[in-house]
Amino acid sequence: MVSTPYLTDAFTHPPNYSFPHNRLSRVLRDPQKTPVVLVACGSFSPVTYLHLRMFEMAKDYVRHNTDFEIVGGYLSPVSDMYKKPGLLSARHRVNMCTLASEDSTTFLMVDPWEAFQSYQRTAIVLDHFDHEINTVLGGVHTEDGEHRNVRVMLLAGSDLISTMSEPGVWSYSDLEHILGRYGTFIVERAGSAIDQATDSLARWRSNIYLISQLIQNDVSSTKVRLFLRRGLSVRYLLPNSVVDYIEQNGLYLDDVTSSPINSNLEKGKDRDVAGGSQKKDVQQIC
Ligand SMILES: Nc1ncnc2c1ncn2[C@@H]1O[C@H](COP(=O)(O)OP(=O)(O)OP(=O)(O)O)[C@@H](O)[C@H]1O
Ligand SMILES: O=C(O)c1ccc[n+]([C@@H]2O[C@H](COP(=O)([O-])O)[C@@H](O)[C@H]2O)c1
Repeated sequence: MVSTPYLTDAFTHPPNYSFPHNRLSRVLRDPQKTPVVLVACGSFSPVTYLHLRMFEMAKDYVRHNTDFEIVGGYLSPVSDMYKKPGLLSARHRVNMCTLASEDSTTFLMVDPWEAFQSYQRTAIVLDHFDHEINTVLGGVHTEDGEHRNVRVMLLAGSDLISTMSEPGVWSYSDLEHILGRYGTFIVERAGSAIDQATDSLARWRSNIYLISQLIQNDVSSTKVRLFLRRGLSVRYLLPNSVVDYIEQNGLYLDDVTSSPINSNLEKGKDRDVAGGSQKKDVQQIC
């Protein structure tokens, strides 16, 4: 693995923060395997079943194709400072992710570290997980008591990964850090070709794992927000507990728009939506 100039133990924590690890398995079942924690970064405005499915797809992929053993998974909602259109307050996004994770697989947790502070780049977010899991908690151990460091890896859709080839969105040193040091599982997303998404990332090929979607499902938070604004049902697109929370709090009834923190960050995303199948679908809904 490439050494890192980033890793620091001087992370800024939001007030009253403690790292959630209640569902982190501290014992490696198979000592031959490498323990891995999956981290999904994003807006989650709101979290959908597709976000949860990503972890299930990764779990199947890991079991059948790799020498990893998943010991935990995290949703890491981005800070309000990301200022992406449609981004609801961190409080609501974290609450919805928490409800969704409680409803789901036993290894999924929500880390509010990113959400309740200034915008943190993904490279720094992965360093934070590495620090909390390997330095503070001391990693995991085998049934024989042997210590093992946990490998932190980014779990993302191919649309997010394709922004890594867009000039000016990610810095080269951050890509080197994220893909060289940590690595990623990429879930195929309708409208964003998985091969194209990784073409220019070939130098990190050995750390990139591509997961095909065998059942196509292109639910997106954007479409869910549009449905809600139009008074259409979103039940069975997201967990019932999240639908109830949205209804009880009257969320997404207004068109929330805000100017982006960094036009390049948004450019990658906008281009992707405008260029992919999502735009057509969204126009049909309108
Ligand atoms: N349908 C999907 N298929 C594959 N990956 C997905 C899908 N929906 C979301 N993801 C992935 O989940 C992560 C977090 O996504 P994010 O919160 O931006 O959701 P989104 O549906 O893309 O949101 P929005 O519609 O607001 O842009 C990203 O890595 C994204 O690629
Ligand atoms: O670290 C970066 O340079 C960087 C550049 C572009 C996007 N990201 C992260 O990618 C995620 C994008 O989420 P979204 O909802 O815009 O798909 C979010 O967590 C951002 O912090 C991170």
